[in-house]
Amino acid sequence: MTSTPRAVAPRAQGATVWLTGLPSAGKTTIARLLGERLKAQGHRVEVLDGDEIRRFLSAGLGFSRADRNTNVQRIGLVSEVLARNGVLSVVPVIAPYADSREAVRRRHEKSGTPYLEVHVATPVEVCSERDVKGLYARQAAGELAGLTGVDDPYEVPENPSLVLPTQQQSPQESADAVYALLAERGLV
Ligand SMILES: Nc1ncnc2c1ncn2[C@@H]1O[C@H](COP(=O)(O)OS(=O)(=O)O)[C@@H](OP(=O)(O)O)[C@H]1O
Ligand SMILES: Nc1ncnc2c1ncn2[C@@H]1O[C@H](COP(=O)(O)OP(=O)(O)O)[C@@H](O)[C@H]1O
Repeated sequence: MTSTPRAVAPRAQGATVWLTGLPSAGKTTIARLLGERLKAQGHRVEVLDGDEIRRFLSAGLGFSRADRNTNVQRIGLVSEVLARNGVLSVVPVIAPYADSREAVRRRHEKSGTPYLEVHVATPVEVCSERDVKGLYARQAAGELAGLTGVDDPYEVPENPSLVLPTQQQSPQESADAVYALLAERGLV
């Protein structure tokens, strides 16, 4: 006797939302606000916090070009797997190199998984004023070298899905703009 396959609920559509930008640009703040809103609506959401990933998945990696690339590819893999399985995965990670970001985009394209690149485009002068973690001050004092946007490269995204000038917005306005993009793409 053959059994009838059990009906299962259709899986929600996932996506990766990658928030790229300089330290203190606002990536983490926007990711958290967006994540809270999406969760409150019942979506399956993960915020892949860069600092936490560097403590575990990317433990031991530094900030050389090669290490940043390894870090970004690992996060890209995890995010694509989550997104392919119906999770809205929000990724507040600097990802300073265009070729690294492109590799992540291609990984998503290969599996037909939506991928949105959001440039949190806060000018370096504003970021160094905010200096949430004191990195800009440490760089200026000669205690840290290779800070993204100061003495290490940040390759500005050429064709992002969205640009956020956070120096002209409240955190909530920035998060709402990302939400609006998801809505426009039919992902929420
Ligand atoms: N040299 C240097 N350059 C940039 N950032 C530095 C550096 N040293 C430490 N940090 C802190 O590490 C966080 C960046 O980690 P990411 O994983 O987002 O960076 S990367 O994509 O691998 O380049 C970054 O977090 P955010 O400030 O939230 O961006 C910094 O707090
Ligand atoms: N429109 C905005 N979007 C995000 N953060 C903002 C905005 N305006 C001001 N901020 C402030 O800038 C800081 C950004 O810090 P954070 O989110 O940790 O940056 P990053 O994760 O990019 O290093 C926070 O103190 C936040 O309140």
